[in-house]
Amino acid sequence: MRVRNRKGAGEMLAENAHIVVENPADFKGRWSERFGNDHPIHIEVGCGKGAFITGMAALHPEINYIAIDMQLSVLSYALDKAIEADLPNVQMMLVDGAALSEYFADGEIDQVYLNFSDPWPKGRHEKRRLTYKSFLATYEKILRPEGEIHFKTDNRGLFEYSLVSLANYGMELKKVWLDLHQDEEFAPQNVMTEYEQKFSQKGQVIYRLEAKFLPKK
Ligand SMILES: C[S@@+](CC[C@H](N)C(=O)[O-])C[C@H]1O[C@@H](n2cnc3c(N)ncnc32)[C@H](O)[C@@H]1O
Repeated sequence: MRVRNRKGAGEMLAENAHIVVENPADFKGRWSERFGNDHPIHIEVGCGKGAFITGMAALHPEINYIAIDMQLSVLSYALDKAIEADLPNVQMMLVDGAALSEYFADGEIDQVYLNFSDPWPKGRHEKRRLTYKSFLATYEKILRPEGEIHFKTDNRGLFEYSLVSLANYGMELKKVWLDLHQDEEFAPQNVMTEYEQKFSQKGQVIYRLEAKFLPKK
């Protein structure tokens, strides 16, 4: 088992600079060069230990994925998975999702995934929720016109908050699931996250939504 102290994880990320981008701002507007192709780019903000994004990348070699988290230790687990699976279409960034417009040009991203984001239930922490309006404004800026957000969570409070936040922002809710794992049609394409595995094993319902930004008038 790898050593997961801060130094060990930091060294691991530095040793794998071909996967974990050290200076992501250098690639703003040039991510297709980094990947070596023009495939669509999907990002996951708050990727945690990376089961979702590495699973998606293995299933969809025609899409480029960027895993984003601001915790060094969890990103090192995601890196383990990417190395193990030897995925040419995965890159990683150790950054705060609030600053994404420093790293991506307007319209450079095709899709944003948010999975089991921290709920921050206290009202005074609302601004930290990844579906708060300032985060939505950032996603809108970096997404192509009509780009989508796909969000899933076990947390009913955060889900309800997010439905309202997205609607207030003027996004179109394309589809909503109130019990994702009961949807047999969606099941074959559902790649589970670590939190999803943990909470669904405990019998918790998983909520999901797909929403898109509408063209500005
Ligand atoms: C509850 S975990 C979920 C991890 C994973 N998506 C899953 O479903 O297993 C939330 C993750 O989001 C990350 N996170 C929270 N706020 C973030 C932000 N502003 N920018 C980047 N990552 C963030 C945390 O560090 C944590 O790893």
